Amino acid sequence: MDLKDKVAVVTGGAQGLGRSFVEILLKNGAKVAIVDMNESLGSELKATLDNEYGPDRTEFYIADVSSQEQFAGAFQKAIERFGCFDIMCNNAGIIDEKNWEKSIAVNLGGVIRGTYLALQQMRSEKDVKTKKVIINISSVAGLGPMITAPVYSGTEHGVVGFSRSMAAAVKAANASVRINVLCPWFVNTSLMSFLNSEEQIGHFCHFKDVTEKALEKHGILETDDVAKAFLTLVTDESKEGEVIFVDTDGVKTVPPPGRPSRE
Ligand SMILES: NC(=O)c1ccc[n+]([C@@H]2O[C@H](COP(=O)([O-])OP(=O)(O)OC[C@H]3O[C@@H](n4cnc5c(N)ncnc54)[C@H](O)[C@@H]3O)[C@@H](O)[C@H]2O)c1
Ligand SMILES: CCCCC/C=C\C=C\[C@H](O)C/C=C\C/C=C\CCCC(=O)O
Repeated sequence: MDLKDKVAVVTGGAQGLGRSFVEILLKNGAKVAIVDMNESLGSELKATLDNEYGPDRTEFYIADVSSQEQFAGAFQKAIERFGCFDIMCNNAGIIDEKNWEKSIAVNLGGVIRGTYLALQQMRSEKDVKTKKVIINISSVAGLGPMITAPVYSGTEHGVVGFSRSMAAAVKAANASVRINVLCPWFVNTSLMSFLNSEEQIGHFCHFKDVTEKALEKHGILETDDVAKAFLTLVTDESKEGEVIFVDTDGVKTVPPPGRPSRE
């Protein structure tokens, strides 16, 4: 997909990984609607991006992705502003093991909601020459266990499972949309402060050293490294349906899990 004047929505785009996704899209000629619940960071970022790219290239919409009313409302405003969408990135996520219902509502609920909102819009557009794309952000904690954060890990597994099934469904339905999942290892963002907060970890705080050792062994990615992998998924249509993971060694495709054989 050529990104010139394509329109994207990025949730959780005010900082961290989402911000880098917004910037790489803008650098490659796209326009971006940033959806985030952090009003001050979102407005600050919009002002910075206006200076660099011009005021017509981005909009910021305040919304909590766990609220149907807020998320759908922001999406509607973005459609009125930009007319149509080519790229949806469901990135907003939190770690909060104590308030686990909230984690499920944001991490899994927000991705499912964003995928349906995007599908409704993308499918209704006529004469689509190039497939539109939905990129759902999960984590390496969505491919295997994370001992300090079982609920987070569960929601991230949910994102992978939901997105694989939905990718197969839209392909089988011959829809003009493709779906991918991006699973990074540890990335240098504010989410990393999780391990310093007993309040957020909850039950398994005493296993903190296991997560810290994994961090020591694997190292930490910068958001721009992950944004490059994101750009490849957005632009390379041959990757339709793929789940990829990114670590400090590079990018790999994750093979689909098999069902146990009956023999
Ligand atoms: N940082 C990592 O090590 C890492 C690794 C793998 C995957 N991820 C995933 O990447 C995504 C982004 O994480 P990050 O590290 O950039 O975090 P971050 O905390 O730096 O940024 C998250 C952004 O999402 C926004 N947000 C949070 N809850 C929201 C909600 N309910 N509605 C709207 N916006 C909301 C925040 O305001 C913030 O701007 C998450 O889904 C996370 O699970 C992060
Ligand atoms: C030492 C600070 C770590 C803080 C971690 C905070 C957020 C990380 C979120 C990522 O999505 C996690 C990514 C990969 C981790 C996956 C598995 C960890 C394996 C070790 C363990 O069980 O903890």
